[in-house]
Amino acid sequence: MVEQVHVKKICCIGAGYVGGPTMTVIAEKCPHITVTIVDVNPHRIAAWNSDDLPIYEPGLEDIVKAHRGTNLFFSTDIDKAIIEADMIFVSVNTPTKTQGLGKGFAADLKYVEACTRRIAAVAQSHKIVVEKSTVPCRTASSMRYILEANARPGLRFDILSSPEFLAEGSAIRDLHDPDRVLIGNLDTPEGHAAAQALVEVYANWVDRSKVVTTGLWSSELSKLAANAFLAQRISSINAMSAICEATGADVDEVAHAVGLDTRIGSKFLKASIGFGGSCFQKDLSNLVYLCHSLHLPEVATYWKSVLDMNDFQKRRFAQRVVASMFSTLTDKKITLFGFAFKNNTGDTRESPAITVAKYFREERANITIYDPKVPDRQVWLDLTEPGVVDDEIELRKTVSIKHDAYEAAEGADAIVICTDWEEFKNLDYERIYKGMGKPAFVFDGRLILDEKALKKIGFRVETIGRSGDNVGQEYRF
Ligand SMILES: NC(=O)c1ccc[n+]([C@@H]2O[C@H](COP(=O)([O-])OP(=O)(O)OC[C@H]3O[C@@H](n4cnc5c(N)ncnc54)[C@H](O)[C@@H]3O)[C@@H](O)[C@H]2O)c1
Ligand SMILES: O=c1ccn([C@@H]2O[C@H](COP(=O)(O)OP(=O)(O)O[C@H]3O[C@H](CO)[C@@H](O)[C@H](O)[C@H]3O)[C@@H](O)[C@H]2O)c(=O)[nH]1
Repeated sequence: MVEQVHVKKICCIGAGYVGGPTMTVIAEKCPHITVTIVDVNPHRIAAWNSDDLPIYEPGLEDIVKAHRGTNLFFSTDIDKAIIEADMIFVSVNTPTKTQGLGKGFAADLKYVEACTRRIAAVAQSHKIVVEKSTVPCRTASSMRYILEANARPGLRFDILSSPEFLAEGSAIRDLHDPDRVLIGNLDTPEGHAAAQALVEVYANWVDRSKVVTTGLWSSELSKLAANAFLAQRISSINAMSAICEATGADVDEVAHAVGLDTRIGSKFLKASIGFGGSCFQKDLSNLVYLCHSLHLPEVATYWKSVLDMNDFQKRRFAQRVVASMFSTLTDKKITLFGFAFKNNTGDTRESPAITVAKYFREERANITIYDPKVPDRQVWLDLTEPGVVDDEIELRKTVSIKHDAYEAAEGADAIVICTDWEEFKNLDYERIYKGMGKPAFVFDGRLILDEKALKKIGFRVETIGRSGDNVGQEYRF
């Protein structure tokens, strides 16, 4: 008979976009549990303990402030938090490897391994270790080996997989009311008991019918599968957007018509300049690598095509901008509205805006960037690449950042909508038009603006998934 653990102390290793919000909500919903979030990065922890949190997420700040210092703590004392906890979440980054075997595709598990070794080194009692990070299938097995080989003899560890499905920008809403919480465990009495302990934590606010338990490997793979399916939908509609532009069909109308089929559904069918974010590119690459490792090249090619379509979309959009502006951007002022990878976040990881900005720089354009949430230092970091433009002073000659949309648009030849921020829909475009060079172009990479109203003002408008002013010119039956 395995004794049931009733969790009283949680430690989360990794105070990032997942660890921070996820643990904050656990602290909010479980006042009887003390939650300590630890990180190796002292600046990040200091920011979590300040009035200026390290990440922007609607609703997060109020909850952090209500619980910080009561049952929610942010600390750099990793060992102490590990020793005291009954349950430890591993929520560290799992980026794509940039060198060595699997470079460009495989997940780099060095941070997961470092945490696992730390847990083994300092734990003095039984621990439930929860994989929160997105990891390749069977990572739990490697963690088990490391723990068993390094921990003091006789100490028991139960490993669970509980991947996180929150999306940035809606993290708090997703955590308060998730579609499901997934918990994978080994099919042993200890594994089931550990899973039950985590089910109990979530049952404080999530309906039990939504807390799904599966085997460990299914849980790990489900996370990669979910992101692959989501990204595939975007690449599918983006592939359609190219056909729409060439034929005169409207991609929003097509998406609406297709999405009304209840078997398909309407969500995640918004055409765009391509998906960004820290997860889709990385997790699909990880899946492609897994397929190759399993000697499944056809399956690998299938999933890789979702990524290829995304690259194609970004390139295609940038080419459309150049072609529409009389095939040259040299010394023209191009204003990017939005730099984050989606609305309601200041995160720029894999943002398509970075890619299009680089294309425009190659065309010798002058670029001005306005984003309501992305810090300036992040933009400079994203646009300076070692070996390409590692000199920020050089970069500043052709790129500038503004903190007001109207100021950013002043004197511009074109506005390029890169992020679907709500505020871009409600700007005074008459005012913007007056201050711009003529012809004044708007390139809507997010299908968020009223194209007809803009055209009435005098803009030349090119929208993703709709044919522009050269409607169907090159297309004949
Ligand atoms: N960002 C998302 O929306 C999201 C959603 C679901 C799942 N995920 C997955 O969750 C994981 C974390 O993602 P994130 O966006 O929060 O990453 P992040 O980079 O924002 O945060 C990770 C944190 O872990 C810390 N860290 C790394 N190694 C450490 C160590 N050995 N000890 C202590 N701290 C350490 C880093 O300093 C960093 O602050 C990834 O696997 C990601 O794929 C992310
Ligand atoms: O119809 C759509 C929906 C999204 N996007 C773009 O796709 C990217 C990703 O958006 P989203 O999925 O909303 O944000 P993420 O925070 O990246 O969340 C994804 O990645 C997370 C990390 O794994 C998962 O937890 C989430 O479930 C999954 O949605 C962004 O650039 C969006 O603009 C589109 O272009 N069209």
